[in-house]
Amino acid sequence: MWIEMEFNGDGDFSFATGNGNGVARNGLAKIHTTPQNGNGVCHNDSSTTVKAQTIEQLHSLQKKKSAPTTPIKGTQGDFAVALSEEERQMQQLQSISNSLASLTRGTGPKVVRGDPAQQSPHHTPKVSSHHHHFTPTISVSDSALKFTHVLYNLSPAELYEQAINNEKGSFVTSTGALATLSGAKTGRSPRDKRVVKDETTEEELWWGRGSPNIEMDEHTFMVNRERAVDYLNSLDKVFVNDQYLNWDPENRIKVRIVSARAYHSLFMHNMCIRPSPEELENFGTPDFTIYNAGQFPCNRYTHYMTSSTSIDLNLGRREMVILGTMYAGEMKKGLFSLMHYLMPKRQILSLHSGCNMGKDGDVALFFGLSGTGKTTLSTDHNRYLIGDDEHCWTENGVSNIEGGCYAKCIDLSREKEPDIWNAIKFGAVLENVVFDEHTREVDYSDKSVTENTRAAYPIEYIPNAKIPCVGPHPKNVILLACDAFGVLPPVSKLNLAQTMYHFISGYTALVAGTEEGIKEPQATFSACFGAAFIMLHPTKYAAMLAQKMQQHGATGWLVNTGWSGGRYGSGKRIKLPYTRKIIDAIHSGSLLNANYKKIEVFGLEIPNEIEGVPSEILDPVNTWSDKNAYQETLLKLAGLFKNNFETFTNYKIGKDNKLTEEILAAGPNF
Ligand SMILES: Nc1ncnc2c1ncn2[C@@H]1O[C@H](COP(=O)(O)OP(=O)(O)OP(=O)(O)O)[C@@H](O)[C@H]1O
Ligand SMILES: O=C([O-])CC(=O)C(=O)O
Ligand SMILES: [Ca+2]
Ligand SMILES: [Mn+2]
Repeated sequence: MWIEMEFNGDGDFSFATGNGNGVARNGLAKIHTTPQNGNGVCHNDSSTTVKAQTIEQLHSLQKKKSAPTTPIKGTQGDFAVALSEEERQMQQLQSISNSLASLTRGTGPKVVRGDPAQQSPHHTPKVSSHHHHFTPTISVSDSALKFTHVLYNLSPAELYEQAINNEKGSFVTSTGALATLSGAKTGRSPRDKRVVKDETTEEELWWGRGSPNIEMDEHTFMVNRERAVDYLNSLDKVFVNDQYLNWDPENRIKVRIVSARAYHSLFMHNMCIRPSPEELENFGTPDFTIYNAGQFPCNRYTHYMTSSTSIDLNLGRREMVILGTMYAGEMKKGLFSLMHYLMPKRQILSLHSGCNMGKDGDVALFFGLSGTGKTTLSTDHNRYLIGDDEHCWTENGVSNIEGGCYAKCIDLSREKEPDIWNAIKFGAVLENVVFDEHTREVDYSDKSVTENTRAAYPIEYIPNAKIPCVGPHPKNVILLACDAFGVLPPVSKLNLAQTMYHFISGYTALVAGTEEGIKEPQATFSACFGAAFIMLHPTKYAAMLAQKMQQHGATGWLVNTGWSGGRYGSGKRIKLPYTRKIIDAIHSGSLLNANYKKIEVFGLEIPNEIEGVPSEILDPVNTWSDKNAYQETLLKLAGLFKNNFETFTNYKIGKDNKLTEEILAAGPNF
């Protein structure tokens, strides 16, 4: 029998969006189906009519054509000049072409939407721009003869297919996550970060010793930008994400991410805030653009380059270029650096912290360097998650900068971190993990690729996420340190001066893997718990934090999520359930009213008891069998704190000289 054929609802039957097997327009091959008589067939569907005459048609019936964005509604009244869908798309393509413009040739590429693999052979794509008529110079280069295909804000499902078809190392895991490899770099490369020094940034930014901002000049930036843009334009297709940063509507930043890998596009889809179709329609010109050409190296003959990796930030041009690393965290943290510049200009404090809120609206911030527990401890089944890593504190309260979370996965267990475990499902990106070839079950204990295995998932994958991700002023400010020396107490209550001292010090043991080249935990100091990302002098952020904590009466705490009973190698890491009990006692307010004693050297106030935590571990001296070794290690760490703080002794924190003196006195005394 013949199969009946019928076109889809709106009659908009386009081969260009079909499966791309080069469909002939006439002489359709007819499919013969085997007549079914139902004998011995469990499921007999001979009575249903398949509405297609060819396999191609059958396949194309699978997909309903969805409008890329919703049509413009009449809500803007008579004032808005309504654009036709075609005009709007043209404007969008023009904007993307402008983003990808070569600066030496002065023109953008011919941009077209869609996957080149899906175009029918005779289909001539519509060119973005009329302006090519007026710029005939474009024809001087062969690169102008091709189209740059743009895959614009694809959905996770589409990005999965792109990754699996085109990117080696992309697989679906047993729970539906997309496993990917980030390539040679499995952590950030802070030594390869460069910031353009121009007249403005020379004055505004923190430069020199201790600063993360290693300078480059504008010209060198342009060289690298051109390298990245030429590379991206030479590809068959690029991914473009238009998204937002910051859940505070008054301080929302529009970002565009141009990248070559579906992995990068899906990562940023998860990590930035996802615009609604209406918002995307009115997106307009981005405030900031990332060119991620991570597959392509930079060139050591270029000034300021010391390796083949370069992550270049140009605040004046509002652009960032990535060459020579595919580690997706560079994009996330590059944008964070941007926020550390833009927000303080508006008297808003940017924070490398997690943030959650109790049922009664009590907000806690969790500061800490990489691997100290911001994600693990802010993801708490009994509280609302506002965000796990990057926040702003304004005069109205706190807001998350991001739309997703980025959790460390090494030794992840369902039992200890159930919410993170369950978030690793369809849509989540799982970086550099090892899985069973057949069952695709992930072995989270396997460090074969790296210790810094990671999962990136949208924040709404955490069941008790607080959407929108904003909250009132914090009540508790928890400073996390993963002390590899095993001498800091599991928890101490801090006065304001101590909080500032430890905030500026930013101590932890850097856990292996997140930064390139670190294999063993190692004591580290990083101002504001994020020196790699701050743009201004640390005292600027510290002064704002002090002012806000004072104004809102927040209490500071120092929590050691690291070693107990000896240093790394002989002691053990404090058990996560104990740390959770400590954090619970901070949230509930019970710890504020506990009895305290002051310990030597660091002068920290430690509680005598906490429900659910063995009292003997609260004073670290009790957990060391060798008391001399304890004393020696304690003094060693205190000395490291002292040395580190020397660079800050000449700075004033805020207007209040008294606070500056108190901060200087709040460090270890010995
Ligand atoms: N007592 C503890 N407290 C907190 N985390 C612990 C503890 N013991 C082990 N861990 C582990 O330490 C890691 C903490 O990593 P987490 O992802 O929370 O870091 P982070 O501060 O969010 O860092 P980043 O800024 O790099 O994302 C997790 O793998 C967690 O399982
Ligand atoms: O940036 C990364 O790769 C991971 C992270 O959150 C950090 O290091 O603070
Ligand atoms: Ca984290
Ligand atoms: Mn972080």
